[in-house]
Amino acid sequence: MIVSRVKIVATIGPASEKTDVLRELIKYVDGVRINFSHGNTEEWRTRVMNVREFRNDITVLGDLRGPGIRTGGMKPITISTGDSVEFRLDDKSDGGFVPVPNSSFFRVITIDDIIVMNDGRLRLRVEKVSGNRAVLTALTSGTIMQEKAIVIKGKDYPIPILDDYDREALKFAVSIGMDYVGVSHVRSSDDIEEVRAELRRIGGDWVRLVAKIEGPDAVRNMKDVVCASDYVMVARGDLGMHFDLEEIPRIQSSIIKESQKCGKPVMVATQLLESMIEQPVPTRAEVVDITNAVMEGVDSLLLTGETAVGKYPIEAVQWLRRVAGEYEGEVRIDREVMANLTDRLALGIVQLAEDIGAKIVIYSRGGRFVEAISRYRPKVPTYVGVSDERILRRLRLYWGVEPIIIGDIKDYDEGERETLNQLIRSGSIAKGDLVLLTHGVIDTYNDYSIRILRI
Ligand SMILES: Nc1ncnc2c1ncn2[C@@H]1O[C@H](COP(=O)(O)OP(=O)(O)O)[C@@H](O)[C@H]1O
Ligand SMILES: C=C(OP(=O)(O)O)C(=O)O
Ligand SMILES: [K+]
Ligand SMILES: [Mg+2]
Repeated sequence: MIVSRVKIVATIGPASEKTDVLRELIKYVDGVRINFSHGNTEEWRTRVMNVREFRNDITVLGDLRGPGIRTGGMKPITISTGDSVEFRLDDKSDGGFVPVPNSSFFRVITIDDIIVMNDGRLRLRVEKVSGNRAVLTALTSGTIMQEKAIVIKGKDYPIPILDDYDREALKFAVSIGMDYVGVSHVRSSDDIEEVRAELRRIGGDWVRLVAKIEGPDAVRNMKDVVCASDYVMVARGDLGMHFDLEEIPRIQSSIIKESQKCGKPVMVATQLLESMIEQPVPTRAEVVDITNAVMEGVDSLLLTGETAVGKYPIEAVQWLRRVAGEYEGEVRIDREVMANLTDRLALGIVQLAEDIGAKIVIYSRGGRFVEAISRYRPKVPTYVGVSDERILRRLRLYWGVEPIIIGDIKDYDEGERETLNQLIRSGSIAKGDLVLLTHGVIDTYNDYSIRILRI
């Protein structure tokens, strides 16, 4: 397993689900993403079972389709600038019009709205709306394909955060033990709470939520949405359709800063290595884009189309790991001193370990203290012993955290010792190393110890 402090997540799709590709690809990632916008339960199950067969310690993120609207079943329609195109409420079309399977599209659009499709390459203007039909003028040339997102620039659809399809996907995610669920097109903290409530209702309250910041409402309510979530995603695919491209760098930076201020891990997604869908080597611009995200201190990076349908899925994850590994040691974030004791102790431990050059070894039952340590981006290796596979897979997506399973131990001091012994046996901790050993929990444990050992 190739490690780096910045964590790597890859979307599994037609290009990467074949077992020989999958077996190689997951050597280079910390997590995989199953995109519920495409495919069906059988395909999703097969992918997760195959991943778990090769590595059962890998984090699995299930990405909900959510309140976005996509074209229905249709053969590709190629249009040229100036063409008039009809959109109609229907599940499918034989070619004469674009089928839109959701009536709220026709309720929300108004004359002169700009419709954006194909990841932003295609734009149309609304000319006429009557009932469940609309006539649009093409502002660019391009091809309209099936199951592709239809974005009304600057507008979120006022439809429920979960529809029946999403509820089924959530049930599947819980049944197969996914660790994170991506909440697509989230608009507010209420949306996050609604998904949490649904997870509680179906017995999946351990599942953590990734708020996908990808639309105008989420950007407007950024602080609330970020602080209500467990993990944050800068979802540049839809962001780049709602906003002008030149706004993306500013929005990305503010989402990352807001996440770090609220102590939430954050990932950047989409088009990180877009050219590698066709080419085996990235562009200079893509390498610099990845470096910028790493230097801004993101916890993880997500590949979407590159590994879902690209021609070079393995090379894509290798390049991502290589570039992230090159710069992650130089990340600089402002280490705000937080209010509560747990965070202040975590900051003290990171500074002490860095001052004396000690590796940090933590035994953690719930993972809470590790999250606090990770947010300060420690410059020394940080190992965590945990008793629960779920906690391990959850922590694997945090910056710099290297989790190991140490069996079901209740006593903290014993847990610390067992973690250290395992790390010595595996060679992660070597003779002569300075180690800062702690179990960290203060709120539910009345004593608190730090031990410095010379191995
Ligand atoms: N599991 C899949 N099955 C078929 N096509 C897929 C799958 N995953 C992704 N794709 C294709 O790759 C494109 C980019 O992947 P991704 O960004 O994950 O999807 P989207 O942006 O549509 O949610 C998708 O628009 C779709 O055309
Ligand atoms: C990751 C994203 O969401 P999806 O691919 O599910 O639309 C995105 O929009 O960047
Ligand atoms: K999705
Ligand atoms: Mg999106």
